Amino acid sequence: MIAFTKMQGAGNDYIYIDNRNEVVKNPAELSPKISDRHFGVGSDGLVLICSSDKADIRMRMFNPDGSESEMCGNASRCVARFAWERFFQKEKDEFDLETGAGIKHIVIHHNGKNFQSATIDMGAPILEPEQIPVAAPTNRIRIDGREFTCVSMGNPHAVTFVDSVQTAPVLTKGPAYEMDKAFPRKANIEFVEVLSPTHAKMRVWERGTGETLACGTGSCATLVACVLNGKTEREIDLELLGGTLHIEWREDNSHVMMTGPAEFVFEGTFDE
Ligand SMILES: N[C@H](CCC[C@H](N)C(=O)O)C(=O)O
Repeated sequence: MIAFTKMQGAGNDYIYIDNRNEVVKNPAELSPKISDRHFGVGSDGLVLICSSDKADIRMRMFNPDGSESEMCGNASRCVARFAWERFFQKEKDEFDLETGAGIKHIVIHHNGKNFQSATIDMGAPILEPEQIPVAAPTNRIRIDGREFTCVSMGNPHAVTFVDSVQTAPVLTKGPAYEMDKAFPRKANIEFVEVLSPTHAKMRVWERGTGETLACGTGSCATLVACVLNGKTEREIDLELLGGTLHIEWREDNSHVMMTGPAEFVFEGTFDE
């Protein structure tokens, strides 16, 4: 039996396991089983909270297809809250998180007792095609006549602008775009509707997962694509199906700052 905590950030739900004692031996095998919404607990994937020799804590994130992602924005806020409450007893509200995309600095906003939100310094976006990676001369590509701006936030994203997220072909085209030959490591696909220079809506088709209610790294990639295409200012509220994230692309150091919620849902044990 494995003890787990279910958490969600803007409706992007993962199963969190305290893996400091390496209770999970094969996460690529466990993720599809535990994430299954009928035969398992049900989630958008599995997140292991591990000890780190480079930062205060480390996280690893697995999609429901068993693949590991370099980074996950919504999970980083949930891991931040988990650590703030359970490892640091609410006494340390700034710390560093090691991820597959480097070390991220976290700030917890609270009133001394209650968690309010977390801000993660997501670092600078990667725009060089071979590093995203995208098999093209620039990070602007066309698939099927549709334009995409490709951005890596540690993991690969392709952002496309639509008139309405409601009618965007997330479910019908998302799977083919994710697997397109332009993306050697596949990609997360964001469909974005700009409402004003400081407000947009986004729906996401996630690599290895399908449509989710929110994607933190995808939200950061979305703001970068908005700015590069002259669609918004450098700070926006981004409305997702499961909530709103506040994203800022700083001018001084080019880092993207993501602020949003992180909630506990329930605890349990899973029979492997
Ligand atoms: N939902 C996550 C991203 C998961 C990305 C994963 N689907 C990938 O393969 O890169 C987020 O909040 O950033």
